[in-house]
Amino acid sequence: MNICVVGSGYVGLVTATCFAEMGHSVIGVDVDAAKVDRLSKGESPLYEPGLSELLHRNIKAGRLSFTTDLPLAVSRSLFVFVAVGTPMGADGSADLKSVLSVARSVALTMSGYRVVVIKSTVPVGTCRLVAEEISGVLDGRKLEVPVPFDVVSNPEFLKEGSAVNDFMRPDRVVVGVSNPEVSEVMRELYAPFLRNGHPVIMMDVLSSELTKYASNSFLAMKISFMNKVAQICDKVGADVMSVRKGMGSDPRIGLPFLYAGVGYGGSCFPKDVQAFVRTGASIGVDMSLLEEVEKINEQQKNWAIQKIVESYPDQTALKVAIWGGAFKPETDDIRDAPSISVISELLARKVLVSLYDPEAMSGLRAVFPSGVEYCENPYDVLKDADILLLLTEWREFRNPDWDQVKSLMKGTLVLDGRNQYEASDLAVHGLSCVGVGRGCFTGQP
Ligand SMILES: NC(=O)c1ccc[n+]([C@@H]2O[C@H](COP(=O)([O-])OP(=O)(O)OC[C@H]3O[C@@H](n4cnc5c(N)ncnc54)[C@H](O)[C@@H]3O)[C@@H](O)[C@H]2O)c1
Ligand SMILES: O=c1ccn([C@@H]2O[C@H](COP(=O)(O)OP(=O)(O)O[C@H]3O[C@H](CO)[C@@H](O)[C@H](O)[C@H]3O)[C@@H](O)[C@H]2O)c(=O)[nH]1
Repeated sequence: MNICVVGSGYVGLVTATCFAEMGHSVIGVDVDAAKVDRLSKGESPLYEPGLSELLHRNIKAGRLSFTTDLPLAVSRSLFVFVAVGTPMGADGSADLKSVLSVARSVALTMSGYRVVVIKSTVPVGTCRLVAEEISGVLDGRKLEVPVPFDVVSNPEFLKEGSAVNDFMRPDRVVVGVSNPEVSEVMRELYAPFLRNGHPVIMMDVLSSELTKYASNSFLAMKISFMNKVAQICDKVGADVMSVRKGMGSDPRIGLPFLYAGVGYGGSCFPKDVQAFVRTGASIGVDMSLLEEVEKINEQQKNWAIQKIVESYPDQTALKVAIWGGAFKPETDDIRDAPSISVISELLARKVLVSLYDPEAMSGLRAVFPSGVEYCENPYDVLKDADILLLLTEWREFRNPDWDQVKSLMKGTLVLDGRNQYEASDLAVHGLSCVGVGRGCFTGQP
């Protein structure tokens, strides 16, 4: 089938590449000419495991190309996937400017039937707005023969860092559609990705749009819940990792997404929780549950600063070495990463900061062009550091040479913001490790 995907970011690029990999003829569209230029040469502008190889292979095979020319792409495609950004607007709601602008551009150029598939994360009711926008523009064109179209909701559930795998082997595909014929075509389109037996879940458009926000908000709620449990653990001397195992082994609860840490970040949870709160508020539904989820997350981002201040009330000439700045491992993405608030606060307190991340350093350099010493490997950051702070659990930080760590550092404190280490293991090397909610007893049992 002929497909164009508008927006070539984390979602659009993975979508375009994976559809091409399944043999479809795909055109990726973006307004960013420099990005399109790089993509056309087979260079991925973002780090996502496995993506570069697929990108290369499909461009070479002639199934995948990139352009800034939306009309050209639309003229050659039956499916128009929309995967542009829906960032947080000033009031916390999703900013739909890009989605609606793409809808208008598509309507201005389409000359035959098109299926417009909204893959961007959009609030409930957006597909209806998109359909109205397209109809309005088509009416304005005063065409002799009306051009029919369908608007489909197809939210994306991929995770950064495993995006290709998630797209190629999804645990479900959600499609919101009102036309039964389109429902069948969408089923066909996704069938090759679901040989694993996982379902295409067909539903009405509003429910599909809502499914995305409900899913992300629920996952964010699990994390904030666990971070709150971790705060209690710290006060009473319990270990949140044991509590996680104990409670998560109940299949009704489940083990995933119960890791306490320095708070959730990324381009999705923070903005989607807020947008869902706005949706509720706009229709008179009390969303204080999710407001609390967000509040706990903000508190949690302050965990490292609290621990630093507890150990070093006077931070004059203090040096903190940071491992990891991306919002999670296996990505170069730093959007809303907890590292940003931690580093900002450290710099405001005139603390010396050194940092190493395998993929996110150029993004962090753009945010903190000065004040942070960027190092090329995990050990260089440690020279004369008082504290080692782990913010992102990249695999290369799992089993460091602790004797080397100890010999390079001035101090002995390791703040483990992702609960990767056992305090008893580090104690053998003369280091004292403090994790999140790991029984750092400070109150009455
Ligand atoms: N990143 C994720 O893990 C993820 C997962 C699921 C869903 N989503 C949702 O998918 C959408 C895209 O997210 P992303 O992370 O890929 O964003 P992104 O910022 O990485 O990419 C968006 C791309 O769209 C391009 N763009 C903007 N306006 C355009 C226009 N008018 N025409 C053509 N291109 C345009 C931008 O230049 C950019 O390259 C968002 O709604 C997001 O919430 C993201
Ligand atoms: O137990 C956990 C799990 C995750 N996190 C943090 O939560 C954030 C988000 O992680 P993750 O969900 O793995 O990454 P995303 O790429 O943001 O993916 C989420 O957001 C996407 C965009 O909407 C959805 O498509 C995915 O299904 C959803 O998992 C990161 O900062 C993680 O460190 C925790 O603190 N504890």
